[in-house]
Amino acid sequence: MAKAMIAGLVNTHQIEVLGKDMVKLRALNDAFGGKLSLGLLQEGVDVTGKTLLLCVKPHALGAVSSYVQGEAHGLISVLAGTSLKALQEAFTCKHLIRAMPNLAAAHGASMTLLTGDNDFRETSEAILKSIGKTHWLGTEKEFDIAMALTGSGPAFLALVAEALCDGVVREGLKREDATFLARGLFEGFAPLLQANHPALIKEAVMSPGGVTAAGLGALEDCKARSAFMLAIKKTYEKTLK
Ligand SMILES: NC(=O)C1=CN([C@@H]2O[C@H](COP(=O)(O)OP(=O)(O)OC[C@H]3O[C@@H](n4cnc5c(N)ncnc54)[C@H](OP(=O)(O)O)[C@@H]3O)[C@@H](O)[C@H]2O)C=CC1
Ligand SMILES: O=C(O)[C@@H]1CCC=N1
Repeated sequence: MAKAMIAGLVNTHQIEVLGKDMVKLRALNDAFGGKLSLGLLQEGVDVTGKTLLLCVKPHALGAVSSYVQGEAHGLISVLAGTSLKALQEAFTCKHLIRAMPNLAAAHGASMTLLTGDNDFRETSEAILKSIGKTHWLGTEKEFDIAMALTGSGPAFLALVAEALCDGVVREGLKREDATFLARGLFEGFAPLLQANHPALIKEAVMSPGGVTAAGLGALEDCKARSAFMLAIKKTYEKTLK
């Protein structure tokens, strides 16, 4: 996630990357043409007045915060399931934001959620727009719910793509044809979804007594809709744990 953010920001911002391994940091800097400043995350790192993008796994929050000192200007955290309260306890900063990008950030096409300090909304939106679209949510509850859709969504859609491919392979299509076709399907579906409500897309394809109706009937028999709703519920509940 850090790499995606750097890629989006490196040509417009001064970026200092703090990490625990100088060899990895140098390799990262090489990948970005030497445009980064590097620093070791060690005791006494002064972050006074800086805007921090926190991109470690949630369990590393305590370790990272124990190294830094001073009052940061802003902190933008991408840590899943880590509340504003927990961040506030860990860091001293003027403005605090939670952000939830997704894997498409690597292609500048993230759908990123934001919540937190309204006074830092514009700045944080501008930063996160470097990796795609942003959407501000007024409460942390909405943010945690929405995360199941956009943060975990790529994994859910990958399962759909893979399952559809498995289906046609089972009927006799070659795997490479299936994969090529699924990629084209998702590419074409993106603009369709931008222009139409999903229910209308389904209705437009579902001819009376037709082949798609037979397939959709099977999905309903297998409770596919209910399975997705349960997946969202379980993802959200896990976020709160
Ligand atoms: N993957 C996803 O789709 C999404 C992830 N997120 C969130 O992004 C965050 C990062 O995830 P992701 O980028 O996938 O994880 P990665 O494991 O790819 O990256 C984590 C980075 O944190 C570094 N790190 C770990 N521990 C420490 C430490 N104690 N001090 C300094 N640096 C440390 C790691 O360094 P090293 O390699 O040297 O160990 C690594 O560079 C998570 O909190 C996750 O919830 C948010 C949205 C989507
Ligand atoms: O599952 C996770 O923990 C991370 C957060 C959102 C996407 N992946």
